[in-house]
Amino acid sequence: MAFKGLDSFSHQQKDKVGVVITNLGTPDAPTTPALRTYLKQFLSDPRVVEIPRLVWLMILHGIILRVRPKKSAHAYKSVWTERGSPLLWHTQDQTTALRDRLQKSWGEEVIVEYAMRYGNPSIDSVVDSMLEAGARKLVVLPLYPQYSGSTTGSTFDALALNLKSRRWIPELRFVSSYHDHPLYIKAMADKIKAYWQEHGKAEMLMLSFHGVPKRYLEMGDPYYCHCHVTARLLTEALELDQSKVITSFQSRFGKAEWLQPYTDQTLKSLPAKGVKSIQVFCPGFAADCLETLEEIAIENRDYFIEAGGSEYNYIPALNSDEAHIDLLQAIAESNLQDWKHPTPDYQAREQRYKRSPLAPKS
Ligand SMILES: C=CC1=C(C)c2cc3[nH]c(cc4nc(cc5[nH]c(cc1n2)c(C)c5CCC(=O)O)C(CCC(=O)O)=C4C)c(C)c3C=C
Ligand SMILES: [Fe+2]
Ligand SMILES: [Fe+2]
Repeated sequence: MAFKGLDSFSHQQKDKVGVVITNLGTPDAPTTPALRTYLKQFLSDPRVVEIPRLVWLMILHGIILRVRPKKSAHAYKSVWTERGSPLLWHTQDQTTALRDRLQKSWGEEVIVEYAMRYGNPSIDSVVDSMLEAGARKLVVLPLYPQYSGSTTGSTFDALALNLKSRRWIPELRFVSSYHDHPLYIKAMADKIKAYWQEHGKAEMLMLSFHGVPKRYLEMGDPYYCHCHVTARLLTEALELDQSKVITSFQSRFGKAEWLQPYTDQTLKSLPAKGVKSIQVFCPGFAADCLETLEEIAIENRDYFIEAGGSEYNYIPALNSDEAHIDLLQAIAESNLQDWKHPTPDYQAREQRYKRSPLAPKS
C-alpha cells in the first residue's frame, strides 16, 4: 500500500494553520433509514461498546439495529428544526463564530472547520480537505469538556486513521479535555446566574452529565472524575451550598450498570423527598442536542412532574454564547500561540528552495 500524498501540493501554496472542532455527529434526517446508518456507525465503534466483538455484533445487527432506529427517529423528529438537527446547526454556528474571531487576529492563515465523529461531515473528509488546502499545522478540539475514551478517545482514533495513511504528517495538537478550564466554568456560571436573574432560583440545581458504563471507570477512564471536578468548580463559582446541587448521569444505554446516580431515577424520587422545583443544566454538552432537548427537557420533565414535582426547567447548553466562543478561542489560541509566526510567504520560500542543493536545475 502506498502512503497518500497531497494532490493539490505546489510550492506556491501558502502554508496554513487548521483548527478543527469536532462533536459526536447526528443522523442526516430524522428517519428510520438515516438512524440505522448513523447508529450502525456509532454503535460499531469498539470505543463505545467494549464487549467481545462477535457477541456485540450479533446483538447489534440481530436486535438493536432492527428496533432502535424507528424509536430514535421518533425522538429526533421532536427536536428537528428547519436547519436540521440542533447538534449540527449549533456546531455550524460555533464554527462560524470561532472562525471570525481567529481570522481577526490571524487573517486567512488560519482555517477553521467542524467535523463529526459519526455521520457528516466526517473527520476523515475534513482532515483531507484541510491538508489539501495547505494546513501544515493542525489543532483538533473535540467539544467534550470531560475526557472519555468513548468520545474523545474515539475522536483521536478517527484522526489517527486518516493520518496513518498519509505520507506527510502535519504538526498536530489534540485537546484531550477542558473540564476545569476557568473560562469554561465562568461561561456556565454566568449563564446560570443570568437565568436566575430572569427566572429566580429553584430549590435544587441538577447537573446532569451523559453517562458511560461503570466498568469504564473501573478500567481507568477519567470521565467520572472529570465530571465531578467540573461540578465542584461550577458549584463554587455559583456560590451554592453543596446540598443544593445534585450531580447525576443520564442517557443509560443497555443492561449493564452505568455511572450513578441516574438522572431519571433521581428526578422520579425527588418530589417524595420534598423537592418540588428543580432546574437542570447539562455541563457535558457543548451544544443542545437530542440528549438535552428531548431526554432532559421533555422526557425527564414528565418523570419529575408525574412524581409530584411542580416546577421543572431546563437551562440551555452554552451553544454559541459569546462566553463559550471566548473559551473556544482561548483553547485554540493557547495551542496556536507559538505557531503565530507561520512560514514566510511563498516567494521567500521559493528563494530558499532555489538555493537548496536538492532544487531542480530549471
Ligand atoms: C457528551 C458526552 C457523551 C458521552 C460520554 C457519550 C457516551 C455514550 N453514548 C452512547 C449511546 C448513544 N448516545 C447517543 C446520543 C448522543 N450522545 C452524545 C454525547 C455523549 N455520548 C450526544 C451529544 C448525543 C446526541 C446526538 C444528536 O444527534 O443529537 C445515542 C443516539 C440517540 C439514541 O438512539 O438514543 C446513542 C445510542 C453510549 C453507548 C455511550 C458510552 C459508552
Ligand atoms: Fe451518547
Ligand atoms: Fe438519550
